[in-house]
Amino acid sequence: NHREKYKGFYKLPTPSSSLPLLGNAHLFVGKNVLDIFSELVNTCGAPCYAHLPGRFYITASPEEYKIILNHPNSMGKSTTYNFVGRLFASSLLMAPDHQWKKNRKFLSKGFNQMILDSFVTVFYEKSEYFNVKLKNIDYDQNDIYSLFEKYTLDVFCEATLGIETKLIDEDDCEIVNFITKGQRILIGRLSNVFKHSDILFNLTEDGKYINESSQHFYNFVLDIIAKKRKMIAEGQDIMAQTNKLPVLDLLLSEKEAFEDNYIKEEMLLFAAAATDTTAYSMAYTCCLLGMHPEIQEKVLTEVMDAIGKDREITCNDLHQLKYTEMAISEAMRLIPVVPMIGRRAVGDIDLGTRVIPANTDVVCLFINTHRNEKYYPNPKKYDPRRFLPEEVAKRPQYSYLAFSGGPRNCIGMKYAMMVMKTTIANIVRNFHITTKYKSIDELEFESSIIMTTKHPLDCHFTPRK
Ligand code: HEM
Repeated sequence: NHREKYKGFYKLPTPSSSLPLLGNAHLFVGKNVLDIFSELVNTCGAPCYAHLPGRFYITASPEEYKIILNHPNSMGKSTTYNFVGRLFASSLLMAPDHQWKKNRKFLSKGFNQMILDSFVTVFYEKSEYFNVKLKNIDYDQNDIYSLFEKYTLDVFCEATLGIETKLIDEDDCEIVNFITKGQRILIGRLSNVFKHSDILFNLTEDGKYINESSQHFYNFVLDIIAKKRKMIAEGQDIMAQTNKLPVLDLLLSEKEAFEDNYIKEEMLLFAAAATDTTAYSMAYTCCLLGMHPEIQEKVLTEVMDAIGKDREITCNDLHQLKYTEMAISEAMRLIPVVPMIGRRAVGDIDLGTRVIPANTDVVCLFINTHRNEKYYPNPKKYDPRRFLPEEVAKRPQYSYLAFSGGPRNCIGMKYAMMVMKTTIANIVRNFHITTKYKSIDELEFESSIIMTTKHPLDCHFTPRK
């Protein structure tokens, strides 16, 4: 019976070279995560399975995503997240199901449309300062990614923690370095069995760096919490002077108090989840607009018609920027900064065609779906018209997953889109963007968690007359 039930699963292609205990893991030593799963799919096709050494099922099918991302047996994260998860064990990313449901419901209040709309002034003011930085940028000294990261983290600190920072003015920003380098180190443990044990890892230079830097971030948040708690204890209403409600204030104002240790982990997750993702998506959008001057011109026309050259960008304006949003979504299709996610099947998952056995890690390879000819003809072409409502309606529901899907999708999806629209609109009306690349084939990607390039990103911003 058992064999019959999983027959469809074990008939799937899998790498032929397998060793006792290690399974297929020896084939991927030292490779980055994106390369591991891309190579597997290039040799075996999708869906397929492999032992790394635990059992992994890899899929790129929208129909299967729809089942997996909504199935109660696969709400938990893949075992591969455990290395990263040690920094935010009780946060939304890693919390067990019952705790996740409660906290997600509560935190979602911080992302309702009214609260998000109240942050557009922050997004706009920060983007104005970002433009000043772009005007004076020294391309030999500045890395485009890092500039966007520092900017995004400044926006995050004000909108989510409720404090004003000017990290963008720092040459060497410790927190940004930690967020970028930290994820590389932690997920890199996956392809080095000697770093799997926490005890051994903590003895390495990488382990020490992670412990020290996370402590530095925690202290930064604990300090803000202490100040705000003091104000509350003194009877001050921390939200009195403003209609804005940063997520941190929401957590501190809750009657059923959240502990500082939980809050610091949740805020580290939010900072990590909000920074590189939004920053890189904007950098790639700018780069693609540089490669396609005709599309950049259309974005410019839309921005000038809706807002003009100098006026402040408001939340009402953002609703008008339909083509700009399509240009961003299309950039995120072509270069999804989160190219894949992993879930853990704690029980069987019946896909109709086959059953994924319990205790399998499930990898959803979004990037392959986004670049599949079947859903996106001429997939390497950057064409925002793919996101016209009538075009979207022609595709299967789960064929675009830049923010993942189902109940455990990205909580910051709307926030991120509003930051990106404000920033891109304000850049395009002030600068002419150029790049040396002619197509994305000239970019060489790699991914630990976030998709980046193996080289600095070439993107130039020339002030418009
Ligand atoms: C362009 C920007 C962004 C992209 C592409 C993105 C993408 C994603 C994806 C794909 C996931 C699912 C991860 C998984 O299942 O393993 C996710 C989860 C998450 N994102 Fe984002 N994200 C972005 C911005 C943000 C922002 C701005 C925030 C917060 C302000 C945020 C907070 C989170 C959190 C807390 C989760 C975990 C949700 C949960 O498990 O309930 N993200 N994001």
